[in-house]
Amino acid sequence: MSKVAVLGSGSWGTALSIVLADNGHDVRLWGRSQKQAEEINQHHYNNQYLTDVKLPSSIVAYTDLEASLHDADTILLVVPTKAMRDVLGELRNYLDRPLPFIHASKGIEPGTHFRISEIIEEEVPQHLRSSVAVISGPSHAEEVALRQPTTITSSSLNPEAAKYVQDLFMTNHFRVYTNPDLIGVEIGGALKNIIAIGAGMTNGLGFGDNAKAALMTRGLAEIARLGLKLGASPLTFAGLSGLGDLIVTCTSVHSRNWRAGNMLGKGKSIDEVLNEMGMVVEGIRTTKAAYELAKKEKVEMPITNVLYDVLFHDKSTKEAVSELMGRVKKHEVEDLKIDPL
Ligand SMILES: NC(=O)c1ccc[n+]([C@@H]2O[C@H](COP(=O)([O-])OP(=O)(O)OC[C@H]3O[C@@H](n4cnc5c(N)ncnc54)[C@H](O)[C@@H]3O)[C@@H](O)[C@H]2O)c1
Ligand SMILES: O=P(O)(O)OC[C@H](O)CO
Repeated sequence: MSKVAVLGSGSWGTALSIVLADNGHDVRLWGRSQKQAEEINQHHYNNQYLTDVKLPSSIVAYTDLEASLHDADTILLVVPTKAMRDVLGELRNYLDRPLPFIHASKGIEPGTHFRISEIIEEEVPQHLRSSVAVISGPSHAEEVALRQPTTITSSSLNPEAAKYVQDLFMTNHFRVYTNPDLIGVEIGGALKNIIAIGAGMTNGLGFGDNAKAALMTRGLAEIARLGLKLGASPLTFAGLSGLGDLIVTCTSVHSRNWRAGNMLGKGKSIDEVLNEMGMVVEGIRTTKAAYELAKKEKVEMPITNVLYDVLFHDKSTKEAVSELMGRVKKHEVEDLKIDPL
């Protein structure tokens, strides 16, 4: 059994801690809130993020990062992408041995356009990390915490590390596949959040299922286009961390990205949306990163481009729709530009 330091005690860090604890692992769940840590340690609840879910007593909460890492043999990072560098910058001061790093966050960093595994590699010296892996797929914390059937993918450049992650998490309600395509898994998980904001927006504007299906399908096409340019395998985008996660995020009431888009479609401002949400909406920063990256790589991403203008340049949501619908005529399959394997 492992001793896992889970860094990030929001919805997803807490839900994954339940999976790990169910599998017999000792969990040190680190977060910044003293009040939350006391609630977890004394009453075994994290009600701010997972209402009414009793946590196993083998989950121990910490607010001291060094203490949470003390005798850990595995690190699971689940903070929002924007917090990743700060947390890694602090934690490397407390490590004196190489540990496997796993992350479960979904984002791309604006400016650098780094995937999270690349941020880990930049921030943590090689002698302090034995491997870097990601776990990603259609998985809302609210359902995982209730132990509802969930499937997910683990990926690493090191096949043994991907298998380690599979064994670490696999339970009879949490099924883990492996996939060696680290780029595709991270890109699919990050970019589906952009499309989910768009799907929510169509709902807020009063459109129905046709618009949602259109956005999901054409969204997947542009995610795959960028992914292929970056070196991903096209098959990954048909898998759990691609299509699977796109479906769940564009259709679930649990999705923060979908809900944010829905509010924008109803006419709320981005500030109002963020105030109301109180949880991370990764798709917003990722839209900026993907917009920049697509420009740099010369990849056509029309949905990402109009959403970037809505989120960062006050384009109205209605204007965004007419811009997308009024694009020049295209051939569907040629437009996908997926080269044969
Ligand atoms: N919620 C889900 O169902 C789900 C599923 C899969 C992946 N994810 C991904 O997991 C990541 C975390 O999402 P979440 O749902 O847990 O978010 P959340 O909003 O529920 O919680 C975020 C947590 O991060 C903490 N945090 C913020 N800034 C921090 C910092 N600088 N240092 C330390 N902690 C900080 C917050 O205090 C909070 O505890 C995101 O990348 C998200 O896309 C979420
Ligand atoms: O609630 P969201 O929109 O951040 O999505 C959560 C997960 O990524 C779904 O797999």
